[in-house]
Amino acid sequence: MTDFTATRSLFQLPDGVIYLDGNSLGPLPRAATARMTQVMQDEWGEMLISGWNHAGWMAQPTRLGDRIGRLIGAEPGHVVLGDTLSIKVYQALAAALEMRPDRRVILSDSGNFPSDLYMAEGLIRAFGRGHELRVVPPEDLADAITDEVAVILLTQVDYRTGRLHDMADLTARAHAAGTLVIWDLAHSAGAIEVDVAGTGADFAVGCTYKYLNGGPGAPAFIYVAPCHADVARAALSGWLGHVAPFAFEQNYRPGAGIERMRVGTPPVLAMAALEAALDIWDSVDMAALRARSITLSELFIEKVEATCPMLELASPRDPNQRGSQVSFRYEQGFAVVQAAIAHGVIGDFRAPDIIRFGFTPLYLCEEDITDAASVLARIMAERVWDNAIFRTQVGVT
Ligand SMILES: Cc1ncc(COP(=O)(O)O)c(C=O)c1O
Ligand SMILES: Nc1c(O)cccc1C(=O)C[C@H](N)C(=O)O
Repeated sequence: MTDFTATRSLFQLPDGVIYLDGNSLGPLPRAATARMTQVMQDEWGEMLISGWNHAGWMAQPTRLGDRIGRLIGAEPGHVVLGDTLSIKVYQALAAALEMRPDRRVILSDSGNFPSDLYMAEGLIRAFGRGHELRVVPPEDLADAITDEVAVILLTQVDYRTGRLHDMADLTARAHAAGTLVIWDLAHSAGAIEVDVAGTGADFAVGCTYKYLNGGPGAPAFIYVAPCHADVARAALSGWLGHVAPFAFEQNYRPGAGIERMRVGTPPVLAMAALEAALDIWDSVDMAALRARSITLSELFIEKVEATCPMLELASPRDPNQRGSQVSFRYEQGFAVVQAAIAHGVIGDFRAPDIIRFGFTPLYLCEEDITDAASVLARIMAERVWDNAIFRTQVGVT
C-alpha cells in the first residue's frame, strides 16, 4: 500500500503554498536536484562522450519508457521517450494514416487539446490527399465512427472539464469499424488507472511534466501496440530510429518495434530529472492513488459548493466520469484564480471561464484541500478578486 504521507516529503513545495496545479506542471522531486548534479558532474563531466555507453544514456528512452509503461498498463518494451508531446502526436497520426491508406478522415472531439488538432491540421495541409479533420462534440463520437475514419485522435481526460472518455468502449467501437485509435494520455498518466494493453489501444502518447513530475519540458512518451510495433512506419525517420544508427547508412531502415519511434539525440539532463521522479512512481499503486484522488476531489467539491454557490461545477459530478482535476465555471474566473494564487492557492484558468484545480495525492492531503476551499470561499464572499490587480492578464496561465 502506498504511504502518501511519506511521498509528500519527497517533493519541494514552497512554504505557504497549496499547489493544485500539478495537472499542468508537477513540483520538483527533491532527489532530482542531486540526480541532475550527479549526471552533470560524474557522467557528463567525467565521462564526456563515453557517457552514451558507460552511463547508459542511449538506453534511457526505453529504460524510462518501461517505467512509465507500468503506469499506463503497457506491455514491457513498447514505450519510448523523447521529443515533445505535439511531436509524438504527429508521429502516431502519420503512422496511423499510412496504416489506413484507403481512408481519409481523422476524427477527434471538441474537448481535445488544441495542439493535437493543430498537428493534425498541419499533417493534412502538408501531405493530405483529400484528408479531412472531423471534430465533433465528445458525446457524438460513438456515432461519428464510420468506415471513412482512418484514425481517432482523443485526449482521454478533457483538459478543461476533466471529463473522462471510456477508453475501452471507444477503442472497441473503433476497431469494429476498422479504425485505429490514438489516445493522448497527457492528463491521465499518473492521474488515473490506465490500461492501454487491456483496452487494445493502438497508439498512446503523453507528457511527463504534469502528474509524473518530470519537470518543465520533460520528454514525452509514445506507446505502440505490439501488433503494430513492426508495422507502423516512422514519418519522422531520424537516425536514432534507424536499425543501425552507427552504421551511418545512406538510407533509412526502421529499428525494431518501438525503437523506430525514436527520432534524434535524447535529452539526457531532462531525463535525469524525470528518472528521479519515476523513482517515486515505482512505489505507487495506481488503484490506491486513484482512490485517494477521488477522496480529495470529492472533499473539494463538497466544500466549494457549500460556500461558493456562484461557482458552477464544470466537471462531471460522478468521480468515475472525470480525471484527477475539478473545474468550475465563473465569468470572472481569471481574476478569481489570480486572487487565489496571491493568497497561496495555485490553480489555473482556461478561457473563457474555467477555474481548474488538479488533485495529486503524492503531495496533497485533506488539510490542504479544506484550507484551499476556505481561501476560495473568502475570495468569493469578500469579492477579493474584484480588483484591477487580479483582472489584468499577465504571461503564461
Ligand atoms: C492533451 C495535451 N496534448 C498536447 C499537449 C502539448 O504538449 P507539448 O507542449 O509537450 O507538445 C498538451 C499540453 O501542453 C496537452 O495537455
Ligand atoms: N506545456 C505547457 C507550457 O509549456 C506552458 C504552460 C502550460 C503548459 C501546459 O501543459 C498546459 C496544459 N497542457 C493544459 O492542460 O492546459
